[in-house]
Amino acid sequence: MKVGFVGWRGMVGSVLMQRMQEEQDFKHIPESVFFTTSNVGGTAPDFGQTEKTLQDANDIEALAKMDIIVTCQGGDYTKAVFEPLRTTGWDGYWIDAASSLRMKDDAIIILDPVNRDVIDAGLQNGVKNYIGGNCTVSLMLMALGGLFQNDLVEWASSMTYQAASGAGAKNMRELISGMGAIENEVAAELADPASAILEIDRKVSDFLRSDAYPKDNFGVPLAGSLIPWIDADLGNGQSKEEWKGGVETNKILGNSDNPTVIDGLCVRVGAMRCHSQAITLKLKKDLPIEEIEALLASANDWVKVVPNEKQASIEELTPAKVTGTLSVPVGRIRKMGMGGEYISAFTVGDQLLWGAAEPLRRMLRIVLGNLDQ
Ligand SMILES: NC(=O)C1=CN([C@@H]2O[C@H](COP(=O)(O)OP(=O)(O)OC[C@H]3O[C@@H](n4cnc5c(N)ncnc54)[C@H](OP(=O)(O)O)[C@@H]3O)[C@@H](O)[C@H]2O)C=CC1
Ligand SMILES: N[C@@H](CC(=O)OP(=O)(O)O)C(=O)O
Repeated sequence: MKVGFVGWRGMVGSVLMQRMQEEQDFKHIPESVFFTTSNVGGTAPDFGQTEKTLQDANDIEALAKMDIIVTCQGGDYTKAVFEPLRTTGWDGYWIDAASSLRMKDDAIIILDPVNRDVIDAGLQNGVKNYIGGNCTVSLMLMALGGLFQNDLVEWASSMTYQAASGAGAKNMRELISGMGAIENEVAAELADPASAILEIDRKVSDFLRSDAYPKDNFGVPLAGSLIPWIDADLGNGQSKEEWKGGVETNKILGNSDNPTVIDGLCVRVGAMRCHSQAITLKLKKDLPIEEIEALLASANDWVKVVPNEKQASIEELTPAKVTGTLSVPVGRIRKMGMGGEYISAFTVGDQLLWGAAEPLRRMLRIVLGNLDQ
């Protein structure tokens, strides 16, 4: 059994490797092979495997020797390699972080704590393509699985606060550069407690609008501002990120024939790697809040219901608290003024863990047949 890894040194790939080491996944892999698009023949990372040299990620013959390929290399790579590889008759498992294949009929979107039944049915039916979901979608379902999996949601609207990491490593750097540059601009005034706040604000505002603000990657300021559009413009007023919210959620849940309406606005904010979402749900029943909380809390091992109180919310329901962890807190749960079936919720999750690497890691273990983590 050979498992090929492509994209292992990128941001998502590095988080995947880190998690695989923590969970000792490499012990369950008879033979790992590492691929590269930029350093063929270079030294592979050492996870105890026999093949120590990096293989060519664009060499279809080399890829075809794998039983399983796990890729975090990105959508362009998938588009370039997947079809030629399948055309050779390659029948291995393809586990991918990129969005390119998600909505294909012969692919399953993987989030096993939520759709293990869909995954198991796929495995039984010979499906070979298993694709990680959009980070915002996966994180919403990890948080609200208890309602979605029990078919209690009539519709949902998610307003997101998405981190810089979703746009890539360079964008994370740019966010910090923006923060530093703003501070730098008014450092003298900040050091003087007697300086006028409106003068500080004016200088910061002028800087945000100036060419000196670092914005090569986002194109507009993020630190000190926000960006109310993520991913492509679909031309109908909706962003592609917003479209994914509906179609991917329903596909993950196996509901594509009878979809639940899920829509909202996706917004980039100055968080590093945690996406947050404020969600309005219309439930099919007017359930007591305690029952809703109990359903949410029991849905999986990572969701954590935070009491709808000020101190618990500001301490537990933030990117600062959640970053780097697998915990998916959900709170601010209350009945809204519109009526008993209308519920609010707020959730936060690390978009590189449950939003990207963790579903892939777990799918690999499922395919290897020994998931116990
Ligand atoms: N970022 C995110 O939040 C999410 C991303 N994804 C998917 O995962 C894909 C990969 O994303 P991401 O990990 O952010 O991409 P990265 O840009 O971090 O990595 C992609 C590849 O770039 C190459 N690379 C070039 N320079 C460097 C460098 N200095 N350090 C590390 N790698 C480098 C590596 O390939 P090589 O070793 O061959 O040179 C690497 O595998 C995305 O395209 C997307 O499809 C999915 C969910 C969330
Ligand atoms: N678009 C997401 C990140 C991402 O990679 O999404 P997808 O895997 O659906 O392309 C964000 O910017 O936060």
